Amino acid sequence: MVLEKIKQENDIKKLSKAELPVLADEIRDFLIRKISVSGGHLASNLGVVELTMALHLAFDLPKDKIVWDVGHQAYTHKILTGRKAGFDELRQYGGMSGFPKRKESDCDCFDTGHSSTSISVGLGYALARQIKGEDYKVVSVIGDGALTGGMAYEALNNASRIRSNFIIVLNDNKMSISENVGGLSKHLSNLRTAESYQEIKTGVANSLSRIPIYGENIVERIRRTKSGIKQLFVPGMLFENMGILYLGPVDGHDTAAIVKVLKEASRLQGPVLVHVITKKGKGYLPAERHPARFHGTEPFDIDTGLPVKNRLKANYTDIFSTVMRKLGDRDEKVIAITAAMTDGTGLKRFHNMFPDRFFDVGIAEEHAVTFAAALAAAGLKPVVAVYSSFLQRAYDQILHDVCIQNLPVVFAIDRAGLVGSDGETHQGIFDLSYLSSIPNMTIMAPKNKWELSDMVKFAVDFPTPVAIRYPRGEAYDGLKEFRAPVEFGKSEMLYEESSIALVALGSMVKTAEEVRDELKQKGYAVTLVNMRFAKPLDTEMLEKLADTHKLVVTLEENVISGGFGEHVTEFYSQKQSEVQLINIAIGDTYVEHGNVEILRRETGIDKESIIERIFNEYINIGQVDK
Ligand SMILES: Cc1ncc(C[n+]2csc(CCOP(=O)(O)OP(=O)(O)O)c2C)c(N)n1
Ligand SMILES: CC(=O)[C@@H](O)[C@H](O)COP(=O)(O)O
Ligand SMILES: [Mg+2]
Repeated sequence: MVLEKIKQENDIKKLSKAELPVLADEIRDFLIRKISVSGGHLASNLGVVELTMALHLAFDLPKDKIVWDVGHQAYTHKILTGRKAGFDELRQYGGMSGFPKRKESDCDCFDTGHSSTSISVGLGYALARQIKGEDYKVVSVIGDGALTGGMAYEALNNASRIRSNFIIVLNDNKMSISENVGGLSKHLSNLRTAESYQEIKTGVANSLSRIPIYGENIVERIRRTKSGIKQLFVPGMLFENMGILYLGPVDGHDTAAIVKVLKEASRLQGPVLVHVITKKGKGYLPAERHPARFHGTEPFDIDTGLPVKNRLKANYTDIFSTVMRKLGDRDEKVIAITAAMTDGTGLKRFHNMFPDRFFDVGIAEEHAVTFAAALAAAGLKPVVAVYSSFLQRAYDQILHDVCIQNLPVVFAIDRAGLVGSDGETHQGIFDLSYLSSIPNMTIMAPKNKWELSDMVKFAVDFPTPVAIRYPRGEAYDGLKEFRAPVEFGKSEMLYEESSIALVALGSMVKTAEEVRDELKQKGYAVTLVNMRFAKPLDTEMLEKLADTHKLVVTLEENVISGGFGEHVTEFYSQKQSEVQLINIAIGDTYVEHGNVEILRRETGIDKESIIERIFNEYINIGQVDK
């Protein structure tokens, strides 16, 4: 096996020319086998095997810096830098991350996970090199999807100032997670289809050049004109006009061709963009046919491409999807917006049924929010469906464009709480904190699937900004006997007793129910309140609980800082209440990748840890009795 010869970075350079295509096949085979068991980002990785090999052949790691955008496509890079064994524990707790991590290898020069950062990072490295008088190459590898993100343009705008070599590789596979969208995508498509056309261009240029004396001059003058005719000679004019030299398009599955152009690019001064065309899912038919499904996949059967586990229960995304379809039908003012996560947020059905009222804006969370604000100002009912961690990007837009004007935008925040295998960058554990601090924002979290549906219906008719947060995965279908109508700022009493009051938000109601069951078995009288609203707090309920209980326990799947529990604590402190309090929340930290059950235990928000705290901090020292 050629792959066996790869033990560490730069080993690929020792291979013969004939061994390179064999290596590419073996890497693909390895990725398919491993990811079919572990799950992970398959299609993007299959698409960049030759591109990654070429980067490793053309550059010298770890001296040279390869900056991956998002980083979900860095599996071959991990293999070529001696981390093949890590795939046995890919994305598992304590195992290898699915993204580049500086602490994992000195060949990973920057941590990633969120999109469109690579050009800024590359530019930072390249300018640091210039300032420090050092000598290494910097290459940012960005996908066409990531190039729809605003940060990429901010960086491109600045890239033109660099005088030394800086290479941007644009990995263009026409796909974001789903089909790529927008004007830039169209522009890239023109560049791609310009290939045969390119031959005409070269032909025209060559013929003109041959005209004695004047020929070269004419070609040069056309090159410098600002008119459309220039496009005949300079296909990447958009980039060229920004001062970034364009090379390409290059076949992204021809290793030798890519190495050649990368070497050429690395001899130039200033910023250079190399346009590489690849196929997402390359080499595995199911992934080539369904690249979106294999973008991030659960374990699957290699022969059929079908998931190994059949999902029997609906997840929260499915529930949101259904209610959005119903609302879309019922009310023509309802608009759905996603930032490149149509499938992930469950908006595919809405898209199919109401294409004119559906907007995939690309990886552009900031734009999505301001765009929604304007739709709301114009009298429509926009619903921005977005993952909790990606919405972090749009903090200012939520504050500045939505909440100051108190506009009725609905934020459907999926993946709120621990998401698992994607790790630190994707855990949705900050939204309660960053949203609670914004005046005019209302924040809700459902206890189960029916409540999510009720909350979405409530939210689309609510006159001011409102966020609903719900977790990744299976929707809780317990507690169905409790379905009090959703009322602004009001919690729901589930079981009313005395002694200990569990005050839980969203996903933690289920955990609180389990905690209560166990405490009751031990003879304690336990109240359980489904808080529903993280903001505004149901202060009437909180006051009542303080009057009638010895201990109040708040439970949330969010960091402690600025979260729901801290606001409850603040309320009691202002009231000078003497009630005893425990805040169950995630500590002031980042949570790595791993199975969600393990992560809940590690962060102390699982049933056992909560009971242990209640006993250790109160019951065992006589502060709470039966
Ligand atoms: C800020 C942000 N929003 C959304 C995502 C989710 N996401 C991850 S990869 C991806 C598509 C990236 O497309 P592209 O860069 O073309 O890479 P490809 O998968 O096609 O190789 C998206 C939307 C993210 N990681 N970060
Ligand atoms: C890399 C990335 O940001 C996405 O692909 C993300 O991994 C999707 O997560 P879900 O699997 O929760 O949709
Ligand atoms: Mg792409």
